[in-house]
Amino acid sequence: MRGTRPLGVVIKLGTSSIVDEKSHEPLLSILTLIVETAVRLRKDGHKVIIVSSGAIGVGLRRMDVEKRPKHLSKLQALAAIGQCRLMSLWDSLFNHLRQPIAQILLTRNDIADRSRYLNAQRTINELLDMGVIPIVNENDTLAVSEIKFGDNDTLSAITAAMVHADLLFLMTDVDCLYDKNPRTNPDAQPIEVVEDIGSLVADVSTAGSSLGTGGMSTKIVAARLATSAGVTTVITRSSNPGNIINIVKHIQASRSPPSPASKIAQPEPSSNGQNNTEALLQASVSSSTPRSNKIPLHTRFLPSPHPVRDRYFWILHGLRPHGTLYIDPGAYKALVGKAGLLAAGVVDVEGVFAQQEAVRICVVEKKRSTPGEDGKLWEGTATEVGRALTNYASSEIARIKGHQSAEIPALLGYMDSEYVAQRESISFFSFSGVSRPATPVREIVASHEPAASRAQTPLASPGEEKGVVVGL
Ligand SMILES: Nc1ncnc2c1ncn2[C@@H]1O[C@H](COP(=O)(O)OP(=O)(O)O)[C@@H](O)[C@H]1O
Ligand SMILES: N[C@@H](CCC(=O)OP(=O)(O)O)C(=O)O
Repeated sequence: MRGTRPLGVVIKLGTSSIVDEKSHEPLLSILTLIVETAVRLRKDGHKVIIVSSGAIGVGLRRMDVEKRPKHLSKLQALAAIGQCRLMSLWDSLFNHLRQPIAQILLTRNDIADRSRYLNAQRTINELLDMGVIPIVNENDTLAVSEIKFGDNDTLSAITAAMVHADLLFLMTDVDCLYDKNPRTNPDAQPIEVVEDIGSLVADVSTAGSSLGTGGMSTKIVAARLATSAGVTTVITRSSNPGNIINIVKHIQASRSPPSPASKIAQPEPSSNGQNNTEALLQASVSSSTPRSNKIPLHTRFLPSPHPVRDRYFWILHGLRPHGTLYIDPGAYKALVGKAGLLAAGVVDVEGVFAQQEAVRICVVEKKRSTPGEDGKLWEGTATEVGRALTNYASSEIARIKGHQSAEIPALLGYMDSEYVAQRESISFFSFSGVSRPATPVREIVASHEPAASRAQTPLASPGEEKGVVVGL
């Protein structure tokens, strides 16, 4: 690998790659090959993180439970039983090759708290610097639906973004993403390179294996998150992990000349909207370079040329929005031009939130001069363009919206800030310095929120609302 720089590589293994779908016995050959591949990558100088599902699957086998239960407490108990066996399996396999590993268990709450997010980032980077392979899973035993990632595809994308990885491998039981589910459609066509997820056409609506949580849809959500942070994302088959080495080499070969030091472990602050020259280079190479026979079938999602990283990524994907601010097109233009959000540009507010909680920012098509029959001050489509942390609570914004900042003291009796949100507390999903064509708000909300895309996953029987976890 002379002339190529080391890469940060995150490898995510779904339950379908860790235990047999029917017997729940561990797939030892796959796990061993993954171990060999990860150690080989380490020897080539790359930094490797594994995101491993399988705690529940291993727990099912340990307790001789045939079917995945539906109730939260049972699933959490099985995860607790399975997680330690899963780690002991990984540890014994890696130990044969003298490779130290570490366990990292995360919940969404850990990510939502800024200092805990930074601590997790620092710990993982420290482990990588020590030559350790961190093995990440969701802390299923503690996570209830409000604080769940819900699926490890999303968790792996957030982990990859957190450490500025170069590559995320979503290893699964099919070769790649197809235009429809290959399990049920023998004529499904592979999709090899995705330059723009926004224009991707593929049917991912059907569920996958009986143990996996999200099928392909959560992998698409994960690819969207990771590529937006500048991480090339690959979907490939886990039963031949040697593919990872070939794909890494292929991607490195497309990346000559070597670029500056590995992005992994960069401290903040970073930017929202910097150019990703590697992405531009890769895009031009990938569309003109056909996959050689040696390169196994896989789907490669190219990274955004304008990656959103660090605090800006965290505002977008680390926090759950508690409400929505509707702003007029003039205010959006000002925000793109780097101004903060003034109350004058806010036409409506929805939801109940406190200061410094995350909200959606939606741009309305047209502001009305007087409220319509629906009581709204706007008409037409509203487009979600980003998220923000606000300086005022929802009840305060409802009183000051549409007013000049100078009027705030009279309206509220105090003024904490002239801005509803500071510019550094606002992050856009895709920011290239110019406004982009509108997409209806419902579409965008659905594609940015993994929970919406899991609607088809058979997780709970009707009538079992209480005590049923979504996506565990
Ligand atoms: N368009 C598609 N292309 C490929 N696979 C698809 C597609 N739509 C649905 N799938 C299903 O997604 C499954 C992989 O998801 P899942 O079972 O959740 O895996 P994992 O446990 O690896 O996360 C495949 O086995 C396949 O049946
Ligand atoms: N955290 C859970 C797995 C959740 C999950 O996303 O599973 P999968 O869809 O198989 O990657 C476990 O360890 O069993």
